[in-house]
Amino acid sequence: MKGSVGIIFGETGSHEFKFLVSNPAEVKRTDYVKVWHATDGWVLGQVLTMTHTSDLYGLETVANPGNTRVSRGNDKIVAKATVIGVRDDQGLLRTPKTPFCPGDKVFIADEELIINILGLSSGGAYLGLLDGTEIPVMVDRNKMVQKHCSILAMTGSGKSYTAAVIMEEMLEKGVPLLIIDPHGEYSTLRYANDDADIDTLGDRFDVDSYGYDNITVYTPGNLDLCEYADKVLRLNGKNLKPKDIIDYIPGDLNNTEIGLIYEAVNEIVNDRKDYTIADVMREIRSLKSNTKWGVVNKIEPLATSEFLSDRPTPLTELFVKGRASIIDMKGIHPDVQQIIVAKLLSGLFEARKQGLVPPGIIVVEEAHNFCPEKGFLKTTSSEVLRTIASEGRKFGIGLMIISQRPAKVDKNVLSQCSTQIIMRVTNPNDLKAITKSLEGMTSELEEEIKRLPPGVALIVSPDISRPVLVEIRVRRSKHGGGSEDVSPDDEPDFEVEDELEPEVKAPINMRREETPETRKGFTESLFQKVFGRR
Ligand SMILES: Nc1ncnc2c1ncn2[C@@H]1O[C@H](COP(=O)(O)OP(=O)(O)OP(=O)(O)O)[C@@H](O)[C@H]1O
Repeated sequence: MKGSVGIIFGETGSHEFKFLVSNPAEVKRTDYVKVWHATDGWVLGQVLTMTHTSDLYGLETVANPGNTRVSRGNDKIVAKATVIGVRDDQGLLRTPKTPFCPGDKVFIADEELIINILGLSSGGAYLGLLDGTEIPVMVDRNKMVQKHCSILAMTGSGKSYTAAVIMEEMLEKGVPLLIIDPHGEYSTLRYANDDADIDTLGDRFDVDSYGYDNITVYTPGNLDLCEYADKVLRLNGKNLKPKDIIDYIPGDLNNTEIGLIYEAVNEIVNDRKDYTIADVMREIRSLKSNTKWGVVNKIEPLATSEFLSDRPTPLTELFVKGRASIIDMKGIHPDVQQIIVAKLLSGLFEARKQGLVPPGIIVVEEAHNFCPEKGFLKTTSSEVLRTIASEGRKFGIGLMIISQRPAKVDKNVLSQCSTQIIMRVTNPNDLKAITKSLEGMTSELEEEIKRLPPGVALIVSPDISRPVLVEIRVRRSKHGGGSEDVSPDDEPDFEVEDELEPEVKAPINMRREETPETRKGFTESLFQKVFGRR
């Protein structure tokens, strides 16, 4: 065992202690330390803060006024550590009942003690290395499926990179994945990581680089618009009930309009068994009502699109053991994305309940757009996500919720995620939303979250006794996210408003022209562009 790195002093408790650092080169913030306790043996702690002080003794004012020099002889480095605890005879983690003694020596903790006390397992999904150590951090795949997982962080901090690391780990074990991919970031799972530093990082994390061939990319648009998609995604458009038709129409309908849809469908089913949405539109046109044209206008994009089809993509094709299906929403209007997510996930959840598809994980990127907190957006996909969050575990459907705006994600959904992966967050509202739902959160950890470098995450998992900082491992496959450089020639001809929330900033070119009227027109024209005939 190496020599001690400090000595406990001052008021000590059994939850926290301070120590005077004797060897500053060997200890730093977040390091795991150990102290011998008379009755409990080696107890694990973690350095929370380190302060460098001087009592100004020897302050000397030289001839030049205002020019002072501090004597270095009285410098002290003091560390504050939290007590993580010790395992008792039953293997339970607990903290000593009596405080440490001033004068006790503090040592850097050895790997074995850290692994034992934190309860780090040697099998499962490999996420990375415990920060500042060479200890691999693994989490149980089954728990991730059964108890959901969230990845929350501000933009550019490594959310989609970390999400892809988890997807790789799931693919290794054949767990079915359905990935809602609003920005088309995940199709690169097919290609091997060819980053310049892959050899060095690969050695460090013990990871080989390769791509996955069990990936299918679907576009709900058409193959001309998404050139790297393998297939089109189609939802059932045959014999839709009035409620389904209403759900598919973006925006609100008034009671008269809703009544016309019910009336038209009732007329049709009196005559025939099978009908399409185009039949419903024709029937509405023939009704004797002055208000029918408003509904016709709203239903027309649906009726003329290929998005609803009498040959829908089978759910059994989308959720298959050993495969990932990526629903690439690039270029699809947000309203339409929400409708697709709502319909797809409710169908999938029903199929799972009936045992038609295996257990697996649904990944929802930009979750604040699909299950927003009350008071933000109104979306059609909120209800099904809330249902899967609360009931999914009974049926083996797990959610991976990814968002850059935790404060804007439905708390009912977030609170169901037992594995929480938090990367850098600075927005006070987002920090509050995260820290409120975390057990074992301290003000020091909150400060830590604000300063996390890209690629380092705070992980809270039912598998691990305390929140841990993890350096996320390098990817096996190629990363498809990240920001693109804008050369001076490509600079946009509008000013980016720095104070805007990220998701408001993103579609700024849309927002400039947007009014309630233009938004409606925009939705419809986009709807037509995306789902119109090829
Ligand atoms: N664990 C990691 N190892 C190596 N590089 C990483 C890691 N995590 C993130 N990065 C790098 O940081 C950059 C940003 O990561 P990423 O694209 O995942 O951010 P993000 O939080 O998803 O951002 P956005 O919200 O803009 O999509 C990436 O280009 C990637 O190269």
